[in-house]
Amino acid sequence: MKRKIVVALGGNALGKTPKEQLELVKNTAKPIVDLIESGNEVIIAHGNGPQVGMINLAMENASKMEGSTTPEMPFPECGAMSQGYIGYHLQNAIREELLNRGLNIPVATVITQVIVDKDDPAFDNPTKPIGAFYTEEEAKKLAEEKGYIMKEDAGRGFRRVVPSPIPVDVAEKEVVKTLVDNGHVVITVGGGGIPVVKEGNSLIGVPAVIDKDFASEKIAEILDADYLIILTAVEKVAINFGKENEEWLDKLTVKQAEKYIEEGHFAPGSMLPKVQAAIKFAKSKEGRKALITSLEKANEGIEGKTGTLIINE
Ligand SMILES: Nc1ncnc2c1ncn2[C@@H]1O[C@H](COP(=O)(O)OP(=O)(O)O)[C@@H](O)[C@H]1O
Ligand SMILES: NC(=O)OP(=O)(O)O
Repeated sequence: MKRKIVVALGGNALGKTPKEQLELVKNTAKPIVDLIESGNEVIIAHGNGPQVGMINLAMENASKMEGSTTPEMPFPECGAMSQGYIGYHLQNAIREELLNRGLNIPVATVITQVIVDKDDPAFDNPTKPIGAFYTEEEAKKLAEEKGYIMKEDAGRGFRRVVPSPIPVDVAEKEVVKTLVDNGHVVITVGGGGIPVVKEGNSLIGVPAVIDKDFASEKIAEILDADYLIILTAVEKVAINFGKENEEWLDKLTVKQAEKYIEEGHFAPGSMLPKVQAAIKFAKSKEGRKALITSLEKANEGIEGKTGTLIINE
């Protein structure tokens, strides 16, 4: 059965350095091409937290070196750079994997802007972790030296946080639709999209990082997708995650998922946005389904053999 699937790729699909990313995307391309080979229309979105943080820090450090001629790079431009850098590696890996299987399907990355509300309260409360992980001591030093806001990230260390507004619309949605309708494989809303606000006919970049799970949900609704698949490092969603009574879930109804959110089962900044995006998509139209699973299990997941399926029943 031909399905339209938006696939959201997590950090484990990309790695932390250009060399690592170039290697990792070869593996990432395989399950994506499996889905295409099975006859599905696939649209790809991905995160950029580590990458946008790395680019921004590097540009800032370079601009502050004595005698530097490197300009300061505004944050939205760093987001655009991260889309290009990740899209470049991903589209080549997918293209090559398709060709290796005798499939001559065009692949393209669309530099995508996502419209946000300039009055979104998220601008006053930075929550989105970006860049590398630091110890508490290193984090304090960075906060003092650079004025960064540093927060603990789901038990994994300290990271810089930036505002993360909710996606309202996708500026390039007609371009993406046209490419998808013509059978092209499209990489879009990379890093949640470059956040922009509308001012008359202008789109103005704002310093923020949109959550890619929410941006993927938005483009999935816009494209009238059947499935939103969020690929991360775990095969299933758990309740009591990491505890003795941990329980991995095959299926979640929207009602159950909302109850588990209230009970605090999903860590903010990691599993919580995925479950929230899955709920929103499942609720958006009858028959729409969301699946959270690991990269390696994507194809088995879509066949109903694994992963956590989120449905509205
Ligand atoms: N309830 C939960 N069930 C499963 N994983 C959870 C849960 N709460 C937190 N996690 C953690 O969240 C991680 C996914 O979040 P994250 O690494 O931020 O995602 P991404 O793949 O988008 O980079 C999982 O690998 C797991 O370690
Ligand atoms: N933009 C975004 O959500 O990135 P990560 O998935 O890397 O956090």
